[in-house]
Amino acid sequence: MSTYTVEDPRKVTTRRLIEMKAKGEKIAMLTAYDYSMAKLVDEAGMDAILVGDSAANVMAGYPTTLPMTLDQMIYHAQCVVRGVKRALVVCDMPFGTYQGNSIEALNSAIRIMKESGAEAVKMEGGAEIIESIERILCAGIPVMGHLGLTPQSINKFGSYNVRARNEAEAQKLIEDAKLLEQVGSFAIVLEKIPAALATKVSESVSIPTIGIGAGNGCDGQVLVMQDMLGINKGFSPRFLRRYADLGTIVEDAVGNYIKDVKSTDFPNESEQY
Ligand SMILES: Nc1nc(=O)c2c([nH]1)NC[C@@H]1CN(c3ccc(C(=O)N[C@@H](CCC(=O)O)C(=O)O)cc3)CN21
Ligand SMILES: CC(C)C(=O)C(=O)O
Ligand SMILES: [Mg+2]
Repeated sequence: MSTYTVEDPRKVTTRRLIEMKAKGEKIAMLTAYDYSMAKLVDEAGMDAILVGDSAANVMAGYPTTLPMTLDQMIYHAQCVVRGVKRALVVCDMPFGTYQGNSIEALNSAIRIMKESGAEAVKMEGGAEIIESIERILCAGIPVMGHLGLTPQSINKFGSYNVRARNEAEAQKLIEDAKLLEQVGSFAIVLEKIPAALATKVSESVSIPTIGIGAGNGCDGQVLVMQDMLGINKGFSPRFLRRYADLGTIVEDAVGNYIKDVKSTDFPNESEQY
């Protein structure tokens, strides 16, 4: 699988995403975890693909993102990278691989870059993890921040409710966003915060904000693929728009296959040797 080089104008780079914000061009991002789907998403013209630790939920069936390991994230990122020619591939750093200290964080980020071919990493948090972010950036690894609802901290907060509804938290979030910009992050995911706050953050920094449940004032949007395709049926938060009902399509197709096997309709003359 060949990839466009960074010199190729078709290739989406972290620099290109920053230019898109400057030009007022919205950024489309979607998660992917495997080769086949990543290839389809890339060919559809996606700007950036996130190998999310939401793989824990939609691929592995865990209730939270916490169990995901570095090896598992690297495996998913490898699969995605093989299917992608044009989009920027960003890989989530999983819980426990960067919060301890900045050396551990750097080693985790280097493993992701070296072993998977992803082009950037994403980390949840602001001031608390800024030393780790700076150390990773020093190694030449682009970092995407992630503020607001940070699912790796679900046990601290106890719910997936909207974050930064009060003034103190909103102020801290704006300061974190400015800090992420100042140290050299190339973008920031804003998850489940009031739209007015996300707009204010987006206007306060020159790097793009990518929203999920953060309203229309963000510089781009990200969704989990299985959610927007209707594969992950139980999950329907307010911010989700469903673009297809693949869950029903799969159930119908699989049901028809079962029926045809049982009735001996499949395979027919033209489907055998
Ligand atoms: N499938 C999936 N989609 C996501 O968007 C996603 C993940 N997994 N895993 C990691 C994080 C967690 N995220 C979340 C998790 C919960 C809500 C949320 O609004 N939960 C509602 C219930 C919604 C429902 O189940 O219909 C809540 O009130 O807790 C939002 C984003 C976003 N990310
Ligand atoms: C929801 C997005 C931003 C994410 O972090 C993930 O898919 O893991
Ligand atoms: Mg994530």
